[in-house]
Amino acid sequence: MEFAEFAEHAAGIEAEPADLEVVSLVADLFAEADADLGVVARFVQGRVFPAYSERTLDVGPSLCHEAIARAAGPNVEAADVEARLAEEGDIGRVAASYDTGGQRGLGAFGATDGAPGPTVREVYDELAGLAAAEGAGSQDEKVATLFGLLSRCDGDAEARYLARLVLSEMRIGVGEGTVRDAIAEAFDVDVAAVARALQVSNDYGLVAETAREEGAAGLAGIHLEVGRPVQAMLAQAGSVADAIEAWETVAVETKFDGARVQLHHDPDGRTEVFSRNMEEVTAALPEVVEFAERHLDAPAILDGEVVAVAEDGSPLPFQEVLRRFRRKHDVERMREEVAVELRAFDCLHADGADLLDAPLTERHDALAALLAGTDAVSELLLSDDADDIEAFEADALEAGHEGVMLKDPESTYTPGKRGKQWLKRKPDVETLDLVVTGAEWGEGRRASLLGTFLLSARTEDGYETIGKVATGISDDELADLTDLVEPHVVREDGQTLEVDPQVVFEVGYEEIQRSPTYSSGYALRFPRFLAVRDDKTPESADSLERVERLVESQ
Ligand SMILES: Nc1ncnc2c1ncn2[C@@H]1O[C@H](COP(=O)(O)OP(=O)(O)OP(=O)(O)O)[C@@H](O)[C@H]1O
Repeated sequence: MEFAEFAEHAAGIEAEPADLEVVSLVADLFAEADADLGVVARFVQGRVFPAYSERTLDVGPSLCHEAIARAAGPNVEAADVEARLAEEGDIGRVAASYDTGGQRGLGAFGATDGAPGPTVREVYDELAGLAAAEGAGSQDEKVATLFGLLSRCDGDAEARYLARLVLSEMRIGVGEGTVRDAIAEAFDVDVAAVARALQVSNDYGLVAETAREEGAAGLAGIHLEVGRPVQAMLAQAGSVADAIEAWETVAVETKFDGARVQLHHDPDGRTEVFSRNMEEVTAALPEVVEFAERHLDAPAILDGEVVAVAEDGSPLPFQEVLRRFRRKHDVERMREEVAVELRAFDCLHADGADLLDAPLTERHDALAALLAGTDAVSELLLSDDADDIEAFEADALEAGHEGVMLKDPESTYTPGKRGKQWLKRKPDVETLDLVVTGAEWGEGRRASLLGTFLLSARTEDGYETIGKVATGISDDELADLTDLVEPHVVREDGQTLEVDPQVVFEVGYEEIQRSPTYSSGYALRFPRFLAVRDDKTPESADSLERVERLVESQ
């Protein structure tokens, strides 16, 4: 296909306001693309290489402006192009406003007069060559390549879409969904089949060509490939109550505070690590590669988090991982300073089997089998009990993790989707400063310590109970809290203590419910201890009136 033809189609698509019509126009373009279908399916989205590909053009605006200026003729400088861009706001229109491929441009730079315009394939090949340029002189080489292409662009549309393509600013209203629907329409295959093939391959060119050549059966044959990353499944915020309500049994995991990674391991080939944006970060994380090579003996694609760890293995804050992630230089030196480890929580492919459609529990079993004997596999608690989930969360927080993830144990892996199957436990909406008016002794190991604290809100003439907090407190903190509260105990009845209102706790919670359990008529759902407010007196603690206002605003 001539690039001019592609550009004419792009202009038609850009001018079309109706989404459905756009799909049909893109489908027409695909139907006419012949041997260039793969490239065209990407170009139309402003993409030169597949989404997962390492290759980038690395063409910044100034380089592009320089090339346009050169193609525009001897009297035009990059500064003129920039001035025009400031007025127009669109590099495509600016490029088209110069006579880049006309007599002047050709004559001035000695290019062959009357040379044919480039084909789509030629544009692709030139850009691929440009992407490969590196080292000293590569900037000049890139300007020269772009100049060469622009000099061959005769019509306005060619220059317009070429300039936009190289800056990844196609702006013709064609997103991934449009391309998916257009492939289905052009080659008469089911949209769902196209969507699935795109999910596993992230390669619009491959999917378009397969749909045309082999139809639905061909699409079904597109599988995950070790070494070709897929988009990460994402999470929404949600509460423990939401999770139990939705699935009854909840799969609970530690939420690690690191950077998302997808590990691709081929025992006969390479081990590669990709970021959440499918960017390759292998070189920055040699520990992860070494770990995979030591422990994996089958092809695998794993999803997880890379965390920074202290010498004793405890997690370090996220900022520490960032000092390692994507690092290109001094990797070995930084490795001495910040150690990282893999925490794997999902398995997309194990030893020849794609597991995207398997339930979470099965994928997790496969993960545990692959990495048996290591401590890199996330612990998965299956529970329908809010207290158990809270206890798991308390342990995770105490160990220095970010919190917990709540997942549907039956859910499949949906790449790129931010669905309701994975919930990151909703952060507390508000915090309340409440007065400790009672307590209970702990149990077992904690029998000599207070374990649970009864909390009250202030009213005009006293305090009314609203909940108990036992979560979010480490052993050390519990010892300090016992020392703090015990002197105020006024009555003891077995395990239960009555406490003079003296101490104020700051607590988080998920929700406030009306409840007959406590004298205030309200109960906190999932209360969590945050801190002692030793700067507050009980008289300045939160009032029942504030609690009522919070309930109204929920
Ligand atoms: N056990 C786990 N399961 C899934 N994700 C986990 C787990 N532990 C840590 N994570 C991380 O938590 C992220 C989801 O949480 P969160 O939404 O807060 O991430 P974010 O990157 O800050 O924001 P967002 O994904 O909303 O853009 C995942 O992308 C992953 O990096």
